[in-house]
Amino acid sequence: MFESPQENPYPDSHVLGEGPEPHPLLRPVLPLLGRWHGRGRGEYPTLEQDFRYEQEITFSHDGRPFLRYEARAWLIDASGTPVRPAGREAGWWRVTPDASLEVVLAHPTGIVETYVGRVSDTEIEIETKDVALTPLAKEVTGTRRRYALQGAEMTVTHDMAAVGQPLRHHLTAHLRRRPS
Ligand code: HEM
Repeated sequence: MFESPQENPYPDSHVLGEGPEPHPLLRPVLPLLGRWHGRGRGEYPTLEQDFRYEQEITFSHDGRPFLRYEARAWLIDASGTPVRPAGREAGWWRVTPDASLEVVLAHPTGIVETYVGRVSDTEIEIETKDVALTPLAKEVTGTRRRYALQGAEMTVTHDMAAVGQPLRHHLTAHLRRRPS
C-alpha cells in the first residue's frame, strides 16, 4: 500500500538566514550562495566568430558541507536579443576541512569534469583533475575557472584545453546576485 510521504524536511536554500543553517565548513564559499545573472563574451581559437551570451547560476545548500550548483546560458545578439540556448551544467562543490574545494560538474554534451581548487578571500580558482567523455563528446582535456567576487558582483573566467588546443580563454561573464 502507498503511504503518503511528508514534505521533504531538508530543502535547499540559496539565501542566508533562510532554510537550514549552513555547515561551518561552507564559510569560505558562503559569498557564492544565491542566484546570479549577467552577460558574457566567448571565443576560442577554432571558432570563426566570438559570441555573446547571458547566464544564470544558482549556488545553494542543504546544511551539509557542499554546494549544489546549476548554470544555464543562452546566446544573444549585439542588441541583447536571445538567439538560442547554449551551455548548461550542474554539479556539486564540496569544501574540505582545510578549505580547499573538490568539484564535480556534468554537461549535457557528454562531458564530466572533476576539479580541485582553492578559495582565497575574494577569488576561487578550480582546475580539472580529470575529464571523462562519452563517445560523441567533443575532445576536452582540461579546464580552469576563476570566480572573482566583488560584493554582489562576480566575474567568471573559463579557460579550456580542447579539440587539439592548449589551455586558452573560452568565456568571461560579469554576473550580479539577484535580490532574493
Ligand atoms: C556559458 C557557457 C558556454 C557557452 C555560452 C558556450 C558557447 C559556445 C559556442 C557558441 C561554441 C561554438 C560552437 C557552437 O556554436 O555551439 C562553443 C564551442 C565549444 N565549447 Fe563552449 N560554451 C560554454 C561552455 C562550455 C564548457 C563548460 C565547455 C567544456 C566543458 C565548452 C566546450 C566547448 C567546446 C569543446 C567547443 C568546440 C570547439 C570546436 O569544436 O572548435 N563550452 N561553445
